[in-house]
Amino acid sequence: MLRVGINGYGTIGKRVADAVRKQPDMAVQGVGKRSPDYVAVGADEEDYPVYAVDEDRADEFREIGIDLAGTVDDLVAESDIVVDATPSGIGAENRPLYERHETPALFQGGEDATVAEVSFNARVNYDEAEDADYARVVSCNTTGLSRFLAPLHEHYGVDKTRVTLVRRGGDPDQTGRGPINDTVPDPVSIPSHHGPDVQTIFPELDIDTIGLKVPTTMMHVHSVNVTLENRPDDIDEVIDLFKSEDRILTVPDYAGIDGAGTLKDLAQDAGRPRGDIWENCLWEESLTLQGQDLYCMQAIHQEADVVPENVDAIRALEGDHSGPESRALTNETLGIDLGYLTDRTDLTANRGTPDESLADD
Ligand SMILES: NC(=O)C1=CN([C@@H]2O[C@H](COP(=O)(O)OP(=O)(O)OC[C@H]3O[C@@H](n4cnc5c(N)ncnc54)[C@H](OP(=O)(O)O)[C@@H]3O)[C@@H](O)[C@H]2O)C=CC1
Ligand SMILES: O=C(OP(=O)(O)O)[C@H](O)COP(=O)(O)O
Repeated sequence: MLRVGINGYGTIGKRVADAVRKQPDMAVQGVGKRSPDYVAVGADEEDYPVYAVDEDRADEFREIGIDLAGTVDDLVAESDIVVDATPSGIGAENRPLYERHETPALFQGGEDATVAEVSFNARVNYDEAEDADYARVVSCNTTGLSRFLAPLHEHYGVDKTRVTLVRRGGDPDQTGRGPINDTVPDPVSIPSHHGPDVQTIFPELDIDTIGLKVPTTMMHVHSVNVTLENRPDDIDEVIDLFKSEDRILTVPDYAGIDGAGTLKDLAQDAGRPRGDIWENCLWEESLTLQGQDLYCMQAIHQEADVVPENVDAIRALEGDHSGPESRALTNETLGIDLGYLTDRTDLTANRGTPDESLADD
């Protein structure tokens, strides 16, 4: 049983802890936390041993009933692998701590790619992380774009990719972020940092990305255009291809799911923990083929899509499972497949020829 330390029990860390606990081959050794707040109490209520960043704050934790299991240094020493889910940039500062204990570690997408030997996506380059000591699980947007591009790259070849990312201003618990009432080019310069980050997964990919931020906390939405090297026979072939992907939910026309709000409502109705959506959500109706150009829109739940990726990355570093084996085990243990939504649709329904779908507009 792999002992997994989670250093940084926040938006990502607490979700990764819950996902690790569901795995048959790993257990949470403990979680690292800086502040004795409601989230720390939550960890204690979940029976996760709490380790403090700063041992001088032990009394503050004790005052809210949390007897610390030790310091983060102790957590690293006692773990077989650490998932660093600290704020952007702190992971790189922590790497010497992991090196000192010779404890393999995962970092998150807010770190610069140089923090680890490999930037990781379970669908694309699992093998590259096998037996590595350090890996960076790329951020939510890069995870979502990597999963989307992988089957297109494999089946048709990708000549050029252009993405506009309409990103959430911050997470629900990040009360200090915005914008509150604006649509902000962010960054105003082009390309945004997302293209180069996707190239840490697909080094040869020609991709341009544009980023904006808007007043929502729920999900990011991508508007994607991919020029394919080889033209699919029709758009249903492409839909079938995405349906065969384990972490892409193709949202059918009939479902009445018209945005992030209804997606989150679906996840909550389905009983997903925290209403989390681990998959890319790709609107089938947006999938459009014009010649060799494919267009579509997909939603990415930033708080959740990297969670199964972290679980798979743990297995990749351990080296005992293949990528498909790990992904299947992770998907099964996280559970609550939303695929029932798409299984009800009849793909033979008349969708018109691909070019007609644009000509009618
Ligand atoms: N939030 C998101 O949408 C996504 C975030 N990521 C990436 O994941 C990483 C974590 O982000 P997120 O979960 O949002 O961050 P949060 O701010 O939600 O959580 C950070 C956690 O780290 C703790 N912490 C702070 N400083 C230290 C330290 N020096 N040592 C140990 N723990 C520390 C915090 O404790 P305390 O709260 O007590 O200060 C908190 O528990 C970042 O790299 C981010 O870019 C990736 C995909 C999506
Ligand atoms: O990991 C994240 O960073 P953030 O919480 O600092 O925005 C985002 O979900 C990724 O967003 P970005 O990479 O588009 O800035």
